[in-house]
Amino acid sequence: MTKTKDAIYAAPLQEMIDFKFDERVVAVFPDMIQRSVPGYGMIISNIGILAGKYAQPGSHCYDLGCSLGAATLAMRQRINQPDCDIIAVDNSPAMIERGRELLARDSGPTVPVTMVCADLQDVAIGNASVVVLNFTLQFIPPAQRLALIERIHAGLNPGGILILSEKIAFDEPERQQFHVELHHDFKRANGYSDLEISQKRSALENVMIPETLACHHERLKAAGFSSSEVWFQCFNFASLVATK
Ligand SMILES: Nc1ncnc2c1ncn2[C@@H]1O[C@H](C[S@+](CC[C@H]([NH3+])C(=O)[O-])CC(=O)[O-])[C@@H](O)[C@H]1O
Ligand SMILES: O=C(O)C(=O)Cc1ccccc1
Repeated sequence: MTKTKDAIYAAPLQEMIDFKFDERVVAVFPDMIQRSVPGYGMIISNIGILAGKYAQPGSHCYDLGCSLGAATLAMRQRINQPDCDIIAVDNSPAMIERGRELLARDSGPTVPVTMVCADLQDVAIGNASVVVLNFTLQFIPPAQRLALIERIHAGLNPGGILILSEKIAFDEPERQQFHVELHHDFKRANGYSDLEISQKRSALENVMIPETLACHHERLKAAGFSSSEVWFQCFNFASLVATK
């Protein structure tokens, strides 16, 4: 599949509008996320590996904030347990519409997938073995995050896991600057201009709120997870696996 190039922030904008997962973003999303998130492809394939290891027979796997379903498709390739299914949720109608087309083209594995257009806060989570929040929690208002993580913990079976990937922040200003500059260098090396980088940064400012790794570990512990481990980090992007 040829990817449509992301040029959403290439021209100067008169007025900065908050970032939204609309049709324009959907049309360029695979290119945008690959050129913007260091290690995205590796994270997706390893979500498949983790799901292959932790999916339990007769349980549900959830992909919350699934976008076009990249993590869902990776899990589907790797899950080899009877009576397992995947519930993929996103509240962007444009994402789900395109995600369903891509899912219909996916051949081979038989793990059933249901793609739901809904606010993940309204979706019941139960009999779960694997729950994925791949760069989604950062878009949930911080005041709602603990209750969501508690609800995920409550819906997981013993031995189940939460895979949590996030852009992260650093308390120390020098460390914050170090990682942000390297992330911007990564974006520049992938063809984004300084204008694109700065306009997108402004558009994301009120919408995407990163937290420190310490904050994530503490919240996971407070929600009842017995352990949380960083299994991937590149610059200010990390992925954790938390075990019930
Ligand atoms: N309350 C909500 N309910 C449901 N969906 C939501 C909500 N808030 C945001 N979203 C959805 O969360 C997704 C975040 S992108 C995830 C990438 C994907 N996981 C991937 O593995 O490619 C991350 C990024 O683009 O940085 C978007 O599709 C939103 O519509
Ligand atoms: O582009 C960025 O700067 C990011 O932090 C990652 C991202 C990727 C895709 C949509 C929104 C944010």
